[in-house]
Amino acid sequence: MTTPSPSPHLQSLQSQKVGSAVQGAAALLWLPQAALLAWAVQGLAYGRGLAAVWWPAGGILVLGLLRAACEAWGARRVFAQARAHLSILRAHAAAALAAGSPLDRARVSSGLAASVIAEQAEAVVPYLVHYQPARWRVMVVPLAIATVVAGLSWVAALVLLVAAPLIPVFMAFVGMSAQAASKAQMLEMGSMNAFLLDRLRGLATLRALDAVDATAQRLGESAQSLRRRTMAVLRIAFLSSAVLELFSALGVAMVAAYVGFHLLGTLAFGTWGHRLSLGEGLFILLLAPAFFEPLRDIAAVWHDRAAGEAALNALGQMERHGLAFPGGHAAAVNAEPGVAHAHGAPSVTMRGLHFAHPGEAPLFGGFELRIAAGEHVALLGASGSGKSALLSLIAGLLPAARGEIEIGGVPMTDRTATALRQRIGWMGQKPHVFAGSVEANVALGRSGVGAPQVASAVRLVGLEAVAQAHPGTALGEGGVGLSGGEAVRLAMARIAVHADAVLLLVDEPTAHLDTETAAHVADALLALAFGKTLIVATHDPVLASRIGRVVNLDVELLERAA
Ligand SMILES: Nc1ncnc2c1ncn2[C@@H]1O[C@H](COP(=O)(O)OP(=O)(O)OP(=O)(O)O)[C@@H](O)[C@H]1O
Repeated sequence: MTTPSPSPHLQSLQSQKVGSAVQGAAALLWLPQAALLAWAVQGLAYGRGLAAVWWPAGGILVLGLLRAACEAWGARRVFAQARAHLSILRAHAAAALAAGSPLDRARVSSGLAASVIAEQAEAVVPYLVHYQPARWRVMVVPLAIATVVAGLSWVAALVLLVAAPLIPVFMAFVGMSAQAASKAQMLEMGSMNAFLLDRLRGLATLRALDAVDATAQRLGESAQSLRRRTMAVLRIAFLSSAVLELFSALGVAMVAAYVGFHLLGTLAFGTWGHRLSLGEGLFILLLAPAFFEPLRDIAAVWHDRAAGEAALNALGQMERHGLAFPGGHAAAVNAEPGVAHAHGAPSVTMRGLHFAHPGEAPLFGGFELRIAAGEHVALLGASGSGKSALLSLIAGLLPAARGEIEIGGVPMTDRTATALRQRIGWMGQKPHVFAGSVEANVALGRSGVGAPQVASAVRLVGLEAVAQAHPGTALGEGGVGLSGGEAVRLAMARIAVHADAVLLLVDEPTAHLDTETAAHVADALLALAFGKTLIVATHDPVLASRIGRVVNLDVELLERAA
């Protein structure tokens, strides 16, 4: 995965500003339109007939078209840039997730990550599309209108300016609780998704152990809590709009009352010494609602702002998690391309290796092991002695605290890990089978792996007799449709198609298999490992007896401790 450079990120924000500014400028066109309208009405009132209307009507029409064009152009541009910006944010979050060790226990749960990146992130678009242009308008339009109105009547301008600040003050007050409410709503949505995904994956266990009702009840409670939080967000959204409507209606009414009484001669002050004409009074009246309109717009999109900022926060959180592992950052990819071109089975050397899972007791404290090129080694040891951890360290899927791991004489570092991993075939203890066909599961979309390679790998591991392995047959999620032994053989076929894999790291390939199937799997593994370096973690004495060298981790670790 490539990390997008910051320049498109900045570019999209820049274009966003241009689009918002054009929309803001379009709103200002109401000033000349209102002036023309007031002029036309004054002309009619003073008996100039239809002749007084044609020119202003034409002007209003032209300005109206210009305004619509500016708004449409600005809106299109802002929308396109918002979507581009969202893609960049998603790519950053996904890259950050990919940079964390896949074996990190504290990794963000898949459900939460999917909810934030796929669903919650969408709230960024309305935020950028509606809130940002509204923010521009609110900064420019009321000030421009107040200045123009002040030129005609300082009293009318004063009324507008007194009513206006009450609105941002109140909005800031509402905004704090709106953001907190949106954040709580998104958290609830994320944790409900995470819970749902996890339980759906374990449905067979829940069903078999009669725990479906309890899970459904917990899900129901979670849905109720989400409903309450959504209602809280909506309540705040409605409250903020209602308050704004009230203030702006009061402001417009006061301006209208003043202008009306001024034209009648009752309130003769506030106009720099001259009486307002009918046209001027009407002009002020037409501008008063437009003064409050951007403020009302911003209230309408206040909820978008709260939801958008909460989504940005949630996306930011994705970037903060993760136990870094060698070469996990996209920037490290192929930093040392020469490593990838090395050929032949590599040696593996571990020197002074220290490792502990975060927050746990050390598993290795100065571990040493040398494996010759092409050697086959069985790792034995009690359950929990760290066999899987050692394989993951060699594969560079976990970071060593100290010490060195060398593969074919190349130390595993951030710069070399990606290239070294290309020479490794890794099969974990619980291979994940994706929903889809066996072919797709074996090929995993890797380049250079076509149908012929998959077919010969399937034959090598003895899966060709399995009906589900036939072309066009789909497996369910998590490998539903395959037996445990078949799933292990499928995982082995993934290594078999990996032509460059010259170091095979295999974790308990024969666990839970009957003697006959275990013998088949062992045959396939040894055939696959011919001419390659092989390290197998196992509890199976039969398999261990077929491997050239046995390393007992318990003994090794005890000797080092002594
Ligand atoms: N991702 C993880 N995060 C934290 N601790 C872990 C993690 N995986 C395993 N552990 C712990 O690390 C220790 C070593 O686990 P590991 O799986 O390497 O042992 P193992 O020798 O392969 O065991 P087994 O033979 O049962 O497969 C165990 O105590 C285990 O609880």
